[in-house]
Amino acid sequence: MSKQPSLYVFPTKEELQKNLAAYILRAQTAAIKRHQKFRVAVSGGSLPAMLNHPALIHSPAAHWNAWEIFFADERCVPLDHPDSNYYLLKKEFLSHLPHGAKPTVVTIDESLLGGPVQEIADTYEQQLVKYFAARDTVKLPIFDLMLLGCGPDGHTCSLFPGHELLREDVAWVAPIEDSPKPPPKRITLTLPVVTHALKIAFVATGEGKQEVLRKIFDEHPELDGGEVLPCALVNQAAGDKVAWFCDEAAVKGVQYPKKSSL
Ligand SMILES: O=C(O)[C@H](O)[C@@H](O)[C@H](O)[C@H](O)COP(=O)(O)O
Repeated sequence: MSKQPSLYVFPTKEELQKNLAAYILRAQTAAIKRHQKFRVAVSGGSLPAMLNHPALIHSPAAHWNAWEIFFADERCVPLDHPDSNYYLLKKEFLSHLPHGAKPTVVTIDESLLGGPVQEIADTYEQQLVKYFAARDTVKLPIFDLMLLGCGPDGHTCSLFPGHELLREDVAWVAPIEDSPKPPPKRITLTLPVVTHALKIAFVATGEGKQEVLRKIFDEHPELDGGEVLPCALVNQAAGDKVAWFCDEAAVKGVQYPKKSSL
């Protein structure tokens, strides 16, 4: 059992946010101790708003200047466009940080928008190489933490069920031009990069996630030839490095053992 992901369930959004903050700060402190940096990848969707809580933003334990923030996926739109994950993170989280907090934030290169999405992905990958290590010295970058969402279809980052990108095992960052969730043009970290992280946290709330969480935790489509969901692939590959932060509505009907505290 110890190799299984943890499924945390909290009665209120407030409790979820406080526990998520504690989990992030724990990962941060361990990372800074290890290499004086905290390298974290963040998704879009409802996740950035979940980070906006005083338990994180005003924590004396937060060392913002050691944070290096990357995007788990990003939409190919200008950085001030409402569809941009950077714009969302800035609006919901970065703009609320205390005065003087200066995390490093690694965005896509806006000057490449309008050109091939492959080039935007390759250039973002070069940024990772700059921060993590040269590609010929490491097979994969090791993020300290991934902060991810889960779509109602089981997608995470811009890795969608049944999509050929799920088989990508060379690139660190890949382009996608036919995302079923708009906008269609995006870049995404690939599955091996996601599962290689030291810690992976999913945040999934609301009854719209009930059905997909039942599939991820209680069904095993890989065993009966059914469609394997990207979030389930992360659970499977990363095991106890994975923690899910959910509310009661999202896990209604899920049989998998739940935990109520970190
Ligand atoms: O840019 C994106 O579209 C996201 O990174 C995507 O992977 C998101 O995290 C999920 O769709 C969950 O979104 P919600 O949390 O809003 O349901």
